[in-house]
Amino acid sequence: MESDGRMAPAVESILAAARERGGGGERVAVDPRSLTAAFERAEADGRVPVIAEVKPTSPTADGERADDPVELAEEMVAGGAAALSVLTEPDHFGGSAETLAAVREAVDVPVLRKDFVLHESQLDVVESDVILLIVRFLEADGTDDLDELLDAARERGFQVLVEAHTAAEVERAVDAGADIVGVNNRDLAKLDVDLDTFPEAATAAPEAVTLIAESGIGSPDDVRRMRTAGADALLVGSAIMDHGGDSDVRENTRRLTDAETQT
Ligand SMILES: O=C(O)c1ccccc1NCC(=O)[C@H](O)[C@H](O)COP(=O)(O)O
Repeated sequence: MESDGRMAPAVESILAAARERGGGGERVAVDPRSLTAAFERAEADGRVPVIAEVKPTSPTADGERADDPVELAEEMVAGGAAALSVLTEPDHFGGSAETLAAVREAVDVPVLRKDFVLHESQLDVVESDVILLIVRFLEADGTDDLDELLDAARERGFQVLVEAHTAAEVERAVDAGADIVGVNNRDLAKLDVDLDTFPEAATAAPEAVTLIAESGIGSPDDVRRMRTAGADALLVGSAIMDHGGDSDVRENTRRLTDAETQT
């Protein structure tokens, strides 16, 4: 939060839009591709498990990447991504449910739906292999509880990535029953990125939890730092998407997935 206790204006705007967005229609039933099996396959052939994110833009991006998201996704997989994350938030990230469905159809790796889900009905927008629930945003009045949403998502077949930012939030995620926990290096109240966040918060996770380091990972050194601190996998958007640029997304992904073999 900002010093007066409020969220950054961009985040207030994201949450206001999320509160306004309705849910889907029919209840979805997912036959998911296993995320942990995808990480194991990556490890077995020497790739760092990376979830590469199709994020056309964001409140902190230096511009937009307007290339075909399906082509970007295919290039990320060709660069060794173990799984993909696709933004479906339309107002601040340029995402859509249609894009996620098209990407999932085109690739054979698990696909995470990246959005700001506050209510059960918002689970029914589109099928994905994994869905994101953010601890911090499910503590506000007027949202469903993390525990209820976790159960509701699993009943539909989703694997659930529960996102935390502090050790206390990691404990909250684990208490709710999360088995895949992400620690976001980006403070979603202030939008600052600090790569010391993951190493500090990750200590609160039991060994059995699959731990994902998220945000601000830009170089092979960053990858190695997160892995040394216990990350089973990494979630990377901006360094691969190169917003406002036109660099090779396959190469950007490969540089990170090869970080433990090309030192
Ligand atoms: O990415 C943003 O600017 C952002 C702003 C406000 C709320 C959430 C935001 N991002 C969500 C994410 O967690 C990231 O997209 C994801 O972890 C990848 O981060 P990065 O590699 O730093 O793009």
